[in-house]
Amino acid sequence: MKTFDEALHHLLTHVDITTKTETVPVGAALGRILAEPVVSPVNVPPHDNSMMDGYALHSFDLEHNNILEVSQRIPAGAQPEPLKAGTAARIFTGAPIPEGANIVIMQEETEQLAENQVKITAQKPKAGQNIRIVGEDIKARATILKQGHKLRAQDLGLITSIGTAEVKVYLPLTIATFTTGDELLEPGQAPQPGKIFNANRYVLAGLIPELGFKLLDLGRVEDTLEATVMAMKEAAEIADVVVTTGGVSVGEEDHIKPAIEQLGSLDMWKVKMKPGKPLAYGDIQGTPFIGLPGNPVSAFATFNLFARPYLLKMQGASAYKAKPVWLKADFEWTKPGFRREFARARLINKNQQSFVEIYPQQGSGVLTSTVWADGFVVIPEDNVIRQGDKVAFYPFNAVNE
Ligand SMILES: Nc1nc2c(c(=O)[nH]1)N[C@H]1C(S)=C(S)[C@@H](COP(=O)(O)OP(=O)(O)OC[C@H]3O[C@@H](n4cnc5c(N)ncnc54)[C@H](O)[C@@H]3O)O[C@H]1N2
Ligand code: MOO
Repeated sequence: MKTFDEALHHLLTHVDITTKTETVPVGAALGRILAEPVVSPVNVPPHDNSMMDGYALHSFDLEHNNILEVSQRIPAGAQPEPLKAGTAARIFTGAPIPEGANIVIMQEETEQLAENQVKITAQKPKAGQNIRIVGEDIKARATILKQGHKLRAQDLGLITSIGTAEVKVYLPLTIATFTTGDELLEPGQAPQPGKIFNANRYVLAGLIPELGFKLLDLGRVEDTLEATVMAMKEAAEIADVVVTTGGVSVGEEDHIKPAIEQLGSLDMWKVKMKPGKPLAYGDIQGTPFIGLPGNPVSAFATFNLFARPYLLKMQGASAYKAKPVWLKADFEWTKPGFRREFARARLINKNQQSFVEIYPQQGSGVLTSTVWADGFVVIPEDNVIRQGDKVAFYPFNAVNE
């Protein structure tokens, strides 16, 4: 049996990062992964400018006199004249500092005596005060975002602040999915003896687009070798990766293994983790394949813990491993297990401290646990947990590292 770390390491060292890219307008790039760094052609801000509405002047002049002539008016967007010596310029937030000025006095520390005359009442004016310096945020030729960065709202703002209109990003991976099992009914069908509803199909149909990938859902495939081989072939032709649930165990109704062996190659493991023991990884005529177990909680957990980092890395993302948060346990785990346990858990706050609590039923068929929870807490192999022990919590929507 492979340990969790060995299995994850194996997957992550076998990823071929996509090379397919496209150029899109910044406004359409939210959630996309940069395929090249973004380098600034300009300084931001492009010129020294005022942080306040007030008066720009030279601090030297204040040493002699605190009543100054107002020699020009500089709104934001204007191009100022050099400042006439011994005078002040009326200036507004964001407007360029005129040549010859080295300080801005905010309006509240002045008194307008006449239309063109101002008295400075500021107590301790200091040269440089209230001025934003050219390039203070971004210097020309600086790399502002690295290749592999996933674009968030604030990133789009930063790219726009350098005047760049388009970015080169990776094309979203296409993931084909299907679920196996003759016992599966689609929602809306009448319940039948011995049958259950196909929950995994809709879990995958949510997880995949949520991460920014394109989903090709091939639905349910009947439990025969022929049907499984046909579905595999079709999936591999139309997609970058194939992800399935079910059929990875050892029974003779499990056709994933023989199907892949006919079409490509297969690594099939028992992973020392709970839920999610059986996991299949291989290729179908060169297209990567990940076979998740059929138990709904196991499928959800193995997608999050294995498929997600694998797919994010393949998509070109530099952050693909989930980052844990270390919190105190608000539960006891008294029976050590030999498999690493990923218990469905959620964060709670008590007296301004964060804790993790776990769902009382941790069975791999109890999908309610995944809805109640907002992450996994790790129970290391052969360990017990006492109330207040520090535990690693992986939020379902974890920030990656
Ligand atoms: N002899 C052994 N039997 C099993 C082992 C083992 O080591 N030796 N491992 C168990 C573990 S752990 C798991 S997990 C499952 C994985 O089995 P499969 O991937 O082959 O999955 P199935 O047998 O098809 O289904 C398992 C379970 O999940 C239900 N299921 C399947 N697909 C769906 C779906 N789309 N939506 C909702 N529920 C689904 C299915 O009805 C079964 O109850 O194997 C154990 N057995
Ligand atoms: O690994 Mo199974 O996922 O324990 O139910």
